[in-house]
Amino acid sequence: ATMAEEAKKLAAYAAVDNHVQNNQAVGVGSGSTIVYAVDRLAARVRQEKLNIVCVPTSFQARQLILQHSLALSDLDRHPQLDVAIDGADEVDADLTLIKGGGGCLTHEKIVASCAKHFIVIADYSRKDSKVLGQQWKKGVPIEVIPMAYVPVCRTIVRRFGGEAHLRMAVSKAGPVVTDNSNFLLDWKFDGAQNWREVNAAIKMIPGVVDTGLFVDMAERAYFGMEDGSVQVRDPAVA
Ligand SMILES: O=C[C@H](O)[C@H](O)[C@H](O)COP(=O)(O)O
Repeated sequence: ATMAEEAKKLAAYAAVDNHVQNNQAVGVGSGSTIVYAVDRLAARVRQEKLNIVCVPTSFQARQLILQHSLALSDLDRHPQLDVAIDGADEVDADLTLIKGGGGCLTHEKIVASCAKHFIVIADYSRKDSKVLGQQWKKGVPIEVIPMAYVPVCRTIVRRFGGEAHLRMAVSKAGPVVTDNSNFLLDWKFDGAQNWREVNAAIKMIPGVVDTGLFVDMAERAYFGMEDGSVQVRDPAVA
């Protein structure tokens, strides 16, 4: 495996080992890093005969849970989760996150909001930043109702600057369609922002479903490092 893949695995294993216990309901995030967390969950369930249920944050997460024969649940049956573990596209010094690079931000945010503890896993490369946008250059993903994408784009750029573009699919003609049958905008912002305010303001624009900004949600981040260690970040105490 490449260094970055090894680092994803280190972070994922540390999070599962430190935060998952018997008799828990666990939120399972999306992306390439979470794959290692589900591997570890499945191994621990087998070895330690853990009794846990998993609530997915995406179609991909649901597939991972089923492929590993873990107990699949949902927020109807488990509206309170003990812990949710998820990846991120970028993490700043306050543990504000950009998520949704893989298109799954809305379900991820709902699941994270239902968890007592929300734990982020990432590798050292391009994700561990002082401020958002330092390394992640694709902008903030925003899920929108399809018929509103043009007015939402214009409103965001008028009020907050930068550029916003409809995310286009790669192996299909036309736009990316989310798990909720919506579209995605990627807002490339200029410079520093007050993320709490910007997130709230964008959410209030009619047609916006949710944003990939996760403010005051993550309790801890694990970064797998190049040297094989795992770095832990907790939010600075205000
Ligand atoms: O939409 C995707 C999710 O927010 C992912 O958690 C995020 O993109 C990180 O994914 P990865 O672990 O593949 O970098």
